[in-house]
Amino acid sequence: MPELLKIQNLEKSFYMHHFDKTIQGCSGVSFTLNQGEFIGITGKSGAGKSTILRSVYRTYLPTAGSLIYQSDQFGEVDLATASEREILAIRRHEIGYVSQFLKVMPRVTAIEVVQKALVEMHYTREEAKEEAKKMLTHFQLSQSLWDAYPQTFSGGEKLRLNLAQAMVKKPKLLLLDEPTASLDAATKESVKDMIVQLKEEGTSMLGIFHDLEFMESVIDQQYNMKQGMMEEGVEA
Ligand SMILES: Nc1ncnc2c1ncn2[C@@H]1O[C@H](COP(=O)(O)OP(=O)(O)OP(=O)(O)O)[C@@H](O)[C@H]1O
Repeated sequence: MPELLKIQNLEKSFYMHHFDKTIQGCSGVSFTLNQGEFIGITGKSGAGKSTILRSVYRTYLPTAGSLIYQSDQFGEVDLATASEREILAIRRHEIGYVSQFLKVMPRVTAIEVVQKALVEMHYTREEAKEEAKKMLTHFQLSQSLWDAYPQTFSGGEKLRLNLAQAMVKKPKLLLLDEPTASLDAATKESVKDMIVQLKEEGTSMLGIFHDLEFMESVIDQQYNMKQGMMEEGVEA
């Protein structure tokens, strides 16, 4: 399988001015994600798992190392040094990110959140609305909430909306930071179905899960983080 993302010696540290100390997020992290593959990252709280995902999405600017990504738009790109313009275009069309926290915009309804994601992918407004309805139905978001503002949604509802908005784009690379936290068994199944479907369509994924049983049912490879360092990978 062709390589999609090759991470070499990724390091991210945080300099805390107010107490003149550096906190290590992760260091010496190296691994390769192939096209259509799903890698799960495990490790204790604070081990550096989210730091890796945020560095790939460039929410965090890596301190050292390279993240060589094969972009449809730009060819081979190092996400650590790519321009802001490249990163924004890659986020818009190629890399999706799901966390438990929904970035909500004022006066944008739940269905518009998903619709907007598709309009960015050049769907017409009408097509986008139809696809958005299908996705919200898949993730069992009650129809009574479609025209509501997500600010007041519960944790699980926000997460399902986040999943819908990221997955509806069928991104090339999907970053999943605890995508099943606060979901019941039935909704977890719908997340699993969508993961399987996207994988079949060629999406590669990097994911963090507290539910190890769920994780092991969907991943191809697993890496464990310990105090900011990556341990040897084990085949899933
Ligand atoms: N923005 C930040 N500023 C300062 N320190 C940070 C920042 N983000 C992460 N860290 C630190 O980096 C280390 C790794 O954090 P990270 O969030 O990657 O851990 P994690 O393995 O995802 O933990 P959890 O499972 O609890 O979410 C922690 O010590 C954390 O305090």
